[in-house]
Amino acid sequence: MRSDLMEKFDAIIIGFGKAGKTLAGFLAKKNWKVALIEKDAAMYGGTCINIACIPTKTIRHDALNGKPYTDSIERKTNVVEKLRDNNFNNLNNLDQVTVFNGFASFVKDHVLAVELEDKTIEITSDHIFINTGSQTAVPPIEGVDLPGVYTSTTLLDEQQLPKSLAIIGGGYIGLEYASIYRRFGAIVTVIVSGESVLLHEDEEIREAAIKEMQNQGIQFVNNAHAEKIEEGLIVHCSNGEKVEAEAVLIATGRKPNIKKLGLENTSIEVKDGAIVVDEHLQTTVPNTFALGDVRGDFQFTYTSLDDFRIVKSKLFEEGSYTSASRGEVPYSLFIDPPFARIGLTMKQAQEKGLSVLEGKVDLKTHPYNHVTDDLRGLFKVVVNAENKQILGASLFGAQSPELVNMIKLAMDAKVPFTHLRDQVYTHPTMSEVFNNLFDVK
Ligand SMILES: Cc1cc2nc3c(=O)[nH]c(=O)nc-3n(C[C@H](O)[C@H](O)[C@H](O)COP(=O)(O)OP(=O)(O)OC[C@H]3O[C@@H](n4cnc5c(N)ncnc54)[C@H](O)[C@@H]3O)c2cc1C
Ligand SMILES: NC(=O)c1ccc[n+]([C@@H]2O[C@H](COP(=O)([O-])OP(=O)(O)OC[C@H]3O[C@@H](n4cnc5c(N)ncnc54)[C@H](O)[C@@H]3O)[C@@H](O)[C@H]2O)c1
Repeated sequence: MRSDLMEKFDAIIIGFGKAGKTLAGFLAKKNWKVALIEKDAAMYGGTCINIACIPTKTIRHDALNGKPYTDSIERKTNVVEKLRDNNFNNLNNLDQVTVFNGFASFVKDHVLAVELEDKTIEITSDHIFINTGSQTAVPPIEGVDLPGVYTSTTLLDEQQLPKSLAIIGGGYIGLEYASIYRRFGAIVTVIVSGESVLLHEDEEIREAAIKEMQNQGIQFVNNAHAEKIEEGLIVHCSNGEKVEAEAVLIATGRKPNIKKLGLENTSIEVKDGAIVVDEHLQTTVPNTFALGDVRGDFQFTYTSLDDFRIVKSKLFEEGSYTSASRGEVPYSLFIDPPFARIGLTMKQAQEKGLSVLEGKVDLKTHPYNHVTDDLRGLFKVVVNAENKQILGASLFGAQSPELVNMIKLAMDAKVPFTHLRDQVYTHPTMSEVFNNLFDVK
């Protein structure tokens, strides 16, 4: 049943994602009347805190510290519930913000229908922000609906550790879950469609990371596209290999959430399944923006947060900060030890015809790694020999997801590599590795 009520808001935000919730709080401070629509009360706070970064890194922490799986899942649930409540209350307690628990879809440009529990309402605004995130892109293969076949979301709800796990896909989710579930004690096999995992990474680091994962007992089946899952469970691959396991994880990428969003009722353009935006993240409808995973670019919480900054700049600072201003985007892969990367590898820099120098440290030579009794890892950096700018870093080892942020800062600020090389660092720490790492040859 549709009511005639058509309330007008200063801003409507669809989805409780990182960008959306941050924007809602910000606009409320500016005294905008804001509607935030979230389809699932169990997703208040968005993907990151409920089903992604936070729960996975919580159980990773526990796995590395020897906590049993079932205890870890319980702790993860507590952490998530606490953060979800905090996120909800932070916005719901603001007079200017109305949180609707309902599914939003466009009726036409600037008008949305919201399916609430008991009725459907229509609301309107001159400013609409689409922050609906993404979901697992489940491949159209036979057997994906069988019991025991999971996505990254559903596996996190499983109370018992599967004895064996076949993972389809060797990207971020595939490798992180492989590392975590192996540490908990499962037998893990990763089915990789290409000739290897980490194909875009520095070759030496790739080899070191794969060797380390294999030492931990993770098995890789390369050049294998999963084609069918047979009851049992047996995954049949394109190269004839069969992988048998108690559970199967689908980790084959994530696609933007645009289904049933009613975009066909608007002038919002979609390309390759994602919403088209300009450098201010404005869609093809003026004052309607798309932020986060739904725009089909990076799929990280911190890039979604940065999307908020781009939109804020457009609304309040004449758009001086755009997607082009962002600089290099670092990324981290939470295997064990973790891997982090920013900018170019040596090979990529050479292919660009740059005059480059490389720095390299095997972490078994670094004092802090002896303190922590973890000698694993290899750090590499590439610098421009002519202007001394840092071109990139590939860091496989402890604390690399933290250290890469310092390199991002230096790259954006155009700090010459010699500065990081000659900096006074506290001791004994991981960051002091930069004294040697930037001693390039
Ligand atoms: C397992 C996993 C681990 C990850 N780990 C990391 C990590 O360590 N670090 C990192 O940076 N990134 C990580 N990511 C990626 C990161 O979680 C996402 O990039 C980020 O959460 C996307 O946020 P967003 O702002 O696009 O929207 P989301 O947080 O996805 O929010 C979108 C919200 O919109 C709601 N919604 C959708 N459609 C509608 C509708 N029509 N009406 C109303 N509501 C709707 C959804 O329910 C959802 O709550 C991980 C992802 C996964 C799956
Ligand atoms: N640490 C982090 O920041 C982090 C962690 C987890 C997820 N994420 C985000 O989530 C997104 C999704 O992660 P993901 O791992 O699902 O995607 P991904 O794109 O990283 O990897 C998916 C892999 O699955 C392979 N694949 C697809 N179909 C296959 C098949 N039938 N058989 C075998 N392999 C197949 C693809 O070739 C690809 O290598 C990432 O893009 C990332 O941005 C980030």
